[in-house]
Amino acid sequence: MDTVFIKKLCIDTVIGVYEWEKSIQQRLELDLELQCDTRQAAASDDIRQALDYSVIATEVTELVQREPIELIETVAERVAALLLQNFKTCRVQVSVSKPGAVPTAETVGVRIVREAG
Ligand SMILES: Nc1nc2c(c(=O)[nH]1)N=C([C@H](O)[C@@H](O)CO)CN2
Repeated sequence: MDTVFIKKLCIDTVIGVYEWEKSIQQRLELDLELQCDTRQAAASDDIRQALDYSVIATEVTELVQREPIELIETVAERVAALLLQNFKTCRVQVSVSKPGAVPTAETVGVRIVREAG
């Protein structure tokens, strides 16, 4: 199976468990992988047959910024649900990193895999 992916989609948003996090914006970095069959898009050379990564990036950013969220697990789950609902894919992998959350680590995060049905 083929994959359309987006690496390090940067989203500034209100994210975090603690009170001090609820009045500031922090950066999340998302890696997205959508399993799909790219052959129709390639054969037709037609964006309408493809999973448009520009549209995906916009929809995911809007979803994450819509309201404050506490856990990055919640971000990952909501993004996976959106991708499965709105795009022609049967399996997605969503990684959400929160760089700077642990000063002694380069980054921290979660990675989930979800399938349709
Ligand atoms: N598994 C998780 N652990 C933690 C999260 C989280 O979203 N998932 N969040 C925090 C705080 O918001 C932290 O990022 C503040 O620096 C702590 N642990």
